[in-house]
Amino acid sequence: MRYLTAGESHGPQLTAIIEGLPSQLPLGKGDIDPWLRRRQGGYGRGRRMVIETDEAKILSGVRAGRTTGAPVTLAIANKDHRNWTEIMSPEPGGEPRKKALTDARPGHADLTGGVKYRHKDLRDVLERASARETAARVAVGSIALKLLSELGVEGANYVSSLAGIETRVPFSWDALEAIENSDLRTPDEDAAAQMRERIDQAKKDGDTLGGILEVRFRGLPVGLGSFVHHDRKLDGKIAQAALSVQAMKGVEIGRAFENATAPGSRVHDAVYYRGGTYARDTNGAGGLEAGMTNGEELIVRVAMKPIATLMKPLPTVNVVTHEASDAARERSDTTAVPAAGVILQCVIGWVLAEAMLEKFGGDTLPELQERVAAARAFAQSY
Ligand SMILES: Cc1cc2nc3c(=O)[nH]c(=O)nc-3n(C[C@H](O)[C@H](O)[C@H](O)COP(=O)(O)O)c2cc1C
Ligand SMILES: C=C(O[C@@H]1CC(C(=O)O)=C[C@@H](OP(=O)(O)O)[C@H]1O)C(=O)O
Repeated sequence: MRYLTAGESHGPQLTAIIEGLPSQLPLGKGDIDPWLRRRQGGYGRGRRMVIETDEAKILSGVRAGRTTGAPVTLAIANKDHRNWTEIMSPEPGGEPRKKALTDARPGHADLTGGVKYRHKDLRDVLERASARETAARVAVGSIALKLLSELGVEGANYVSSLAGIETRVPFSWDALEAIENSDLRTPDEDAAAQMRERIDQAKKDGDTLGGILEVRFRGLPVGLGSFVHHDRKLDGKIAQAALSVQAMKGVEIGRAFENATAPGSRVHDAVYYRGGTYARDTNGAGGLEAGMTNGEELIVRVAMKPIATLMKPLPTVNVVTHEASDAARERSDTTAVPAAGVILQCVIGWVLAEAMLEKFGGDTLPELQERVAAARAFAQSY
C-alpha cells in the first residue's frame, strides 16, 4: 500500500490517492469524517478550526460502500480558501502578494525551506509545511484503522501530558469514551482543568505549549514487521511515521526512556506458559521486540514541541532586508497536543495496516481475514 497527499493550507483542497487497499473493505464517509472532526478538536486551537468543518469526498475506488481494489482518491475542501483566492492563485503576477511572509519564524519551516527552494516569500514554504496537511493523512489513516478493525485490531490515543501537567489516571480501554468526550483527550478531569488554565495563561502571554501523546493498539497478531532487515523493522517504521507529523520531536516505544535507567531484570518481560499458550505479566517492551509485534499491546509515546508561531515573537531576520526583526505572527494554535494524538493514531495505524498486508498479502479483505485468523491460531498452538 502507498499514498500521496497534495494541497496547500489555504489552497482549494487537500487531495490524497491511496493505492493497494484490498477490495471488499466496507468503506464510506461515515468511517472517515468522524476522524477528521476529532482532529479538529481540542482546547487551545486557533480560529481556523472554527472556519473549517472537514469532510472527505470519496472520488474513486469505492462503489456501493466497498473498496473495489482500484486507487482511492479523497478530497477535503479548505473552506478558508475563499479568503485567499488571489493570494494563492497559480496565475503569475500580483507580486509581492498580500500576506507575503519575510520574517522567518524560528521553529517553523520558513527559513530553511526558503533557502532550500529559493523563495523570498516564505508563504511558498509554510503553505505546504503547515499541519493542515495532516487532515489528508488522517483521512488516509482512518481507512487504515477501518481495515485494522476488520482484522480485530483496535486503537486509542490520549494526552499523556501537556506542558508538564500529567494525566495521572492510568490508561484503560474502558476510558475511551471519557477520552473522546474530553477537549484535552484525557480521562483525568483534574489534569484537564490544570491544562486548560495553563493554555489560557500561555495564550495571554503570547506563548505556546507542547506535550506527550500516547497511542495504543491491541489485538495485533504476533510477528508483524521483521528482525531480518533494517527497513522492515516495525519499530523503525513507527518512529518514522510518528516523527513525520509536524512538530513531533521524540518517539518512545513503551517506557523506553524510563527503562534506560533501570536494570534489565526490572525491564524485560518474563515469559510463562499458561492455559496452553504463552503469556507475559508485564509489557515493558511496549508490544515490540526485535522490530516485530509480540502480541502484547503496542504502546507508542511521542513528544510534541510547542507551536512555533508566537504572538510574542522571538527575534529573527527579515530575509529580504537582512535586518533584525520580530518573527512573523500568523493566526495560530496555542497548542495542538490533543489533535496530535488523533493524527498519530492514524499515521501509526497506516504503518500497521501496511505491515498486515506485507505479512499476509491478498487482494481482498476476506483473504486477509482468513490468513490473519490462521496466523493467530498458529501462534496460539505454537
Ligand atoms: C495539529 C497541528 C497543528 C499545528 N498548528 C500550528 C500552528 O497553528 N502554528 C504553528 O506555527 N505551527 C503549528 N503546528 C506545527 C508546525 O506545523 C510545525 O512545527 C512546522 O511545520 C515545522 O515542522 P517541525 O516542527 O516538524 O520541525 C501544528 C502541528 C500540528 C500537528
Ligand atoms: C489548518 C490547520 O492547522 C494550521 C496549522 C498551522 C501550521 O503552521 O502548521 C498553522 C495554522 O494555520 P492558519 O494560519 O490557517 O490558521 C493552523 O490553523 C489544521 O490543522 O487544519
